[in-house]
Amino acid sequence: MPVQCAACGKKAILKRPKTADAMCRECFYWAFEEEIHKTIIDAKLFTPGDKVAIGASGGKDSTVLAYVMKALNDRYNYRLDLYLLSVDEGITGYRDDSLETVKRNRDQYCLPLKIVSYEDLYGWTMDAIVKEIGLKNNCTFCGVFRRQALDRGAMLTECNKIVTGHNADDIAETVIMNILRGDIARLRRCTAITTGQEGSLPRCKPFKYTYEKEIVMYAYFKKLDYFSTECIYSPNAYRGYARAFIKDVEKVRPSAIIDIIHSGESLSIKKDVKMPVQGTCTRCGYVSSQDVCKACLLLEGLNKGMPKLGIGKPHKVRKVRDIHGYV
Ligand SMILES: Nc1ncnc2c1ncn2[C@@H]1O[C@H](COP(=O)(O)OP(=O)(O)OP(=O)(O)O)[C@@H](O)[C@H]1O
Repeated sequence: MPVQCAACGKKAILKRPKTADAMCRECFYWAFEEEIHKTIIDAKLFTPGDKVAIGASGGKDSTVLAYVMKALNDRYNYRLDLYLLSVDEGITGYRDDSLETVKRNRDQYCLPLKIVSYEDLYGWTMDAIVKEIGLKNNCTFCGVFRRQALDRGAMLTECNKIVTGHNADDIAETVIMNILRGDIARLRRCTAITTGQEGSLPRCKPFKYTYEKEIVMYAYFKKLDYFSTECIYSPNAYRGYARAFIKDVEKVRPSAIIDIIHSGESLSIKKDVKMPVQGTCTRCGYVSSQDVCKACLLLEGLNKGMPKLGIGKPHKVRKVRDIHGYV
């Protein structure tokens, strides 16, 4: 006797990783999309007329995000103006290929695409940065620059919100990483479904409760066109440990991912813990808790031939800059 779909009783062809329910393909699509719709509605992520930039890397998460955002926008008449926004970090043999995927997605989903590059914004490609700094700290440059690049690209297209494909697994990993680092400020922020302070655009994560395994399953069954190669410069060992830990725990407790997110959401910070105060960078005007933002510091280091200048904790960076007399 074939296994029956838990929703409609027809023949099941898959087991949902999140609930362990046996399902047919159509009921899985419906359940997956409806959970994302519920997340969007419960968190009031959008208002009609919003111009929303979808951070599109060509990878599985953002490709599924673009597809589902468009489908839900049509189905529920959110009345959103959707754009694809890609950041070209200048990584030969990786981003150039994935951008080709995003260009195909632009045509497949009939969504306008804007591409901004590190080279235009900062005068440096990641290829050139890696030549200077090597593989060890290059993810710091890439992450800090991408954050601003997405904001700047969204502002260029007059978008008022950004959505990214960060999923439940990503968020659970970030909670664990911030606990291990004792980074209280980030720990408080990292489970928020919308982030972004004054001076930067609101950034939302509609996949906050969506399991990575289900995103892969959805992309596979829908035959979506996405790029699946890992970044050639990304050893990212620390996140790798958090990921491996969560995967291990998940084997004995399948709800571990959601449980970690809920734990992160419920944490409260003691009143006497000092938190960074947000201001603006005195050089570029971008939001920053220091007088000069991290992107400007990293750029200063690169341009002065001291690429390690902006790496590390703010007080150590300040000390090095004082010694060298940088303003
Ligand atoms: N180059 C980029 N241009 C635009 N958006 C990006 C880019 N890189 C990352 N993002 C956004 O940030 C999210 C998380 O990025 P991350 O690097 O963690 O990749 P990921 O989890 O592999 O996601 P994806 O499968 O979409 O590449 C992506 O889903 C996407 O929305």
